[in-house]
Amino acid sequence: MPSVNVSHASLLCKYPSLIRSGFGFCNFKWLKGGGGSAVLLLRQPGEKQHLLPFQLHPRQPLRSQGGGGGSDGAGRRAHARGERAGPGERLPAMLGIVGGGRALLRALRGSQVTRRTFSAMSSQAHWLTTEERNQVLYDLKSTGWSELTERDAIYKEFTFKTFNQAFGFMTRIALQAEKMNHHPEWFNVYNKVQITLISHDCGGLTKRDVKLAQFIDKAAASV
Ligand SMILES: C[C@H](O)[C@H](O)[C@H]1CNC2=NC(N)=NC(=O)C2=N1
Repeated sequence: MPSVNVSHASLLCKYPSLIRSGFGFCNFKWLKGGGGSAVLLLRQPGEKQHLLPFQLHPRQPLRSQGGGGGSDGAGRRAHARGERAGPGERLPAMLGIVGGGRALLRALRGSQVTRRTFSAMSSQAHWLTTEERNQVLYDLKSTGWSELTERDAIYKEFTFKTFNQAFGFMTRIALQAEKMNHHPEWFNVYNKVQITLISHDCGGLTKRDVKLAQFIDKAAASV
C-alpha cells in the first residue's frame, strides 16, 4: 500500500484533533513507527482491518488539491462543524497532505474503504465512548430527558404558557439545528413540544445529539 507523505507539523499543530480522531474514523489506532513514521490502523466492524502507513516529515506548505479542495481554513472549519469531508473534496487540504492526498484516497478505496464506509466511518467519529455516554445520559436525565427503549435516542417533552412561546422556542432550535446540520424529530401541539434526538447517519446517539440537547435545555430555560 503506498505510503502517504503527511506534513507532520501542519497536522500536529494545526489539526491535533484530527490526529486524535484518526482523521474522523470511528475505530482506529495509531501504531508508532521509527524515524517519524506512523501507521493508522482502521478497524470497521465486519471488515478486515486496514493499515495506512504515514511517513511524517518536516512542515511543508499546504497545497489544496483540485476539485473542491478549498483552502485548508475551509477544511478546518468544515471539520470543526463536524461536516464529513467526502473523499477528493476537502480531506487532503485538511490533512495537510502534500501531494499524497490522491495516494491516501487510492489507498482507502483500494482497501475497499468505499465512499459509503468512509463517510459512515467519518460520521461515526461523533460516537460517544461508554464512559462519555453514561455520564451525559446521567446529566441529561437529571434535566428531564429519557432514553427511548425502541431505539438509541433521547426524548423530552416541553410545555410552555402559550403557542407563541412554544413556536419561538422551536424557531431557536431550528436555527441551531441548521447551524449544526443536525436536526431534531419533533411534534408540536399548541403549547407542547415533544423532541426526540438521534443521529440518523449513525443510527444512534452521538455527541451531536448531546450538544443539541444541551442547547435545547438552555433555550427552554430562557423562554
Ligand atoms: C444531508 C444532511 O446533511 C443530513 O441528512 C443531515 C441532516 N440532519 C441530520 N439530523 C440528524 N439528527 N441526523 C442526521 O444524520 C442528519 N443528517
